[in-house]
Amino acid sequence: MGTGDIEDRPAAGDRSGIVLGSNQYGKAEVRVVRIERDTARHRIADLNVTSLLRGDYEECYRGGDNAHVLATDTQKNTIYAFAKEYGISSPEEFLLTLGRHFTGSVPWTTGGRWEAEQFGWERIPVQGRGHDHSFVRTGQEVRTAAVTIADGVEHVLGGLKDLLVLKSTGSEFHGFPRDKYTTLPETTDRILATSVTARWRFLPAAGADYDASYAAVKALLLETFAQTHSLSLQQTIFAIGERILQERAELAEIRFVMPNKHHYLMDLGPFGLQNNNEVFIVGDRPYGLMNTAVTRAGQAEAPAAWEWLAGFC
Ligand SMILES: O=c1[nH]c(=O)c2[nH]c(=O)[nH]c2[nH]1
Repeated sequence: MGTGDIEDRPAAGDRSGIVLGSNQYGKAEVRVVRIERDTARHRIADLNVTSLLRGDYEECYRGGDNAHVLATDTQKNTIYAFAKEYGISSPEEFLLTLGRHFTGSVPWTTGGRWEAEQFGWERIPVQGRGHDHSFVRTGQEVRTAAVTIADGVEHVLGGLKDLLVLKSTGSEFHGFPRDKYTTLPETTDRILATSVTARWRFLPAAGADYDASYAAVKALLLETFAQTHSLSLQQTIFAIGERILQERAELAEIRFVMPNKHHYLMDLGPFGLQNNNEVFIVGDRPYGLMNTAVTRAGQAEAPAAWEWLAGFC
């Protein structure tokens, strides 16, 4: 007698008219630290890695047949084994090594997505010199990388998130339309603050130096934010993207997710005090939100590189 569980019911097969849609599976957020200790001056790489495989998994989903299911546990173990065997030079290269391994050695895996966050550590200064094996976490931002392999094509994204920047002047916002719901005063002097999340796509076969690109993009981003007299956050974002693409030939496009972290002038009038743009209430929510892509005219798009990355458009 049947248990009433789903396996006891007659298989509907394709007759149900229900088909398996897009899918990927794997292990998320594998935390791995690799110490390079070939000399007394150690180096550290600290990653949070996600591996997601795509391919022929129809029989697993429809029939419970796991013959094609490389266990998520195996994917996790591969990440640790590769950290030993290949080291972690840059997150982009580490993810490419993983992606090529899975698509090259598991016949039914035709593609996938590999993502990493990299947490920065810098040497603790002792008597003017960075210590050999003692580190302190860097606090400015988290580096990110994402590799997608789809239809035999590799897409590589570098990126960063949680990079907080603020201008205490040099930011205006006016000239916007007013309707019966508009209360925002125009301003020629406000605080502009945002938390930058950005991802940049490398041109195919660029043979890029990912670490050099990362350092250059971050520096250009910060410099352009500082040097742009802002008429809106949107204008500042485009200026940053334009400058980065002008300077970095290895990149096809850059996309941003940028909240406008509002700072409201506090009314000190009730206390008999004048507020000359000095004291602000820091808004938490709601916040403005800009999702922006800056690309090269005529450049082929690569939608597969961006699918599944929340917030990027
Ligand atoms: O830079 C800005 N862009 C906007 O679109 C906007 N809207 C708003 O209320 N404040 C701002 N600031």
